[in-house]
Amino acid sequence: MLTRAEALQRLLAGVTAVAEVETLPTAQCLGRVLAADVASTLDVPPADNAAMDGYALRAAEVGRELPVSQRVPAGHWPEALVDGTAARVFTGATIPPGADAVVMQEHCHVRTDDAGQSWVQAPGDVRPGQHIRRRGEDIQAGATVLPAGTRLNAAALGLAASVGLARLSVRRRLRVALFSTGDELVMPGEPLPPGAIYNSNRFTLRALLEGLGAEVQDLGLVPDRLDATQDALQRAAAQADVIVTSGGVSVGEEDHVKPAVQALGRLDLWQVAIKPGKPFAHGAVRRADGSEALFVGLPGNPVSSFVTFLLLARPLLLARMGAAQAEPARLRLPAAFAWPKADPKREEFVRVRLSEGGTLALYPNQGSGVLSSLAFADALAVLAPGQTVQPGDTLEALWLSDLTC
Ligand SMILES: Nc1nc2c(c(=O)[nH]1)N[C@H]1C(S)=C(S)[C@@H](COP(=O)(O)OP(=O)(O)OC[C@H]3O[C@@H](n4cnc5c(N)ncnc54)[C@H](O)[C@@H]3O)O[C@H]1N2
Ligand code: MOO
Ligand SMILES: [Mg+2]
Repeated sequence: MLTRAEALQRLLAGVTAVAEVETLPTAQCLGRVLAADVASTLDVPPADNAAMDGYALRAAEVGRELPVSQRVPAGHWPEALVDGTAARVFTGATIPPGADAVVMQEHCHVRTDDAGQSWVQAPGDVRPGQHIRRRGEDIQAGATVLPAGTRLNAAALGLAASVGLARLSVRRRLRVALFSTGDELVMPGEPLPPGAIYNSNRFTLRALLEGLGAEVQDLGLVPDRLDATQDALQRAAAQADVIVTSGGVSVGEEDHVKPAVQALGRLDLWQVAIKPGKPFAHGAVRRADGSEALFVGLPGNPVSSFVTFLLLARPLLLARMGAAQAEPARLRLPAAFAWPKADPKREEFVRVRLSEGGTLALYPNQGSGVLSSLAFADALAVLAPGQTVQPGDTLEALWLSDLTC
């Protein structure tokens, strides 16, 4: 059995990013991967501007009443500040050349004289630069703001828009064919015959794939037969870059996925020393034209398929998407539990949640079929093979919210 690190190295060896690039309106790029660095042609903000509603003035001139010589709303270009005066400014307004500070209106005394002239008196302790947002303090012209390989989230789209980009160059979405295997599976909404269970992997895996920005081609449910499995793999390979399956990768006679992949392509990896998720499989399925679709076979147990997706399939998919690898936060926190029954050979990923006092609480049933453990969990605590845990021991935990986006 390969360790997780060995498996990852093998999974990522030789993976190339989808080549096709398209230019799309920025608003349509959520979840896409940048194909090229995005650089700014301008400073952001483009000019010094007020961070508060108030008065722009020279810090050295406070302490006496100053006449208000101009009014500058946001979006209007100011005149230079006349010596010995203040400018009325609003948040976002350009600072008049010559002013070096903004005083919040709440801190000013303001009056209007009989001639209609406004006067402002600011407190004595005005610091030069206060409440001024400097030109270029966020981004300087020429700077790379987003490197190629960035997955565009809300913040990244906002950043691209802030440097004026209406369109972005992104890779085409990765096409991922997904199917579940198992004669026992029925879809939610259908009656549950004796011996059957509901197909939950179809939902978790589809959601995880969509969260990664993949275009999911859901081939549904495939019965536990070699011919049906081969047929589904061939259909999947014809239309997708990567095939993700769940179930049928273990050693039982009803597990047909591995022999089907071997017949239609090659199996590069099977079994990783992790718990849950040992029977994870990886390889490729040949298409009619001789090219290949990558294959990822996740174990059927619902927690096993979820965890192997995050630990092993996700890095592979990111590489094929052309995206930078995104490691989850690894927090070191004390356990609130004991774990006496370590697996001697496999690295374990136990479902834990941050609880009071910053300790990690354990979900009591860590079975590979217990989806409630994942719904409970904030993190996967990583236990080395053979590692037992006493309450108070420091554990490394992989943050799930980082892995599921
Ligand atoms: N003799 C051995 N048996 C098993 C071994 C082993 O080493 N020797 N490994 C166990 C481990 S570990 C795992 S994990 C599972 C993986 O099994 P498969 O990938 O072959 O998956 P199935 O047998 O098809 O299903 C396993 C389990 O999961 C349920 N399942 C499957 N698909 C779904 C789905 N879409 N939604 C909900 N639940 C699903 C299925 O009903 C089974 O209970 O093998 C162990 N056995
Ligand atoms: O790998 Mo299996 O996931 O231990 O149940
Ligand atoms: Mg099986």
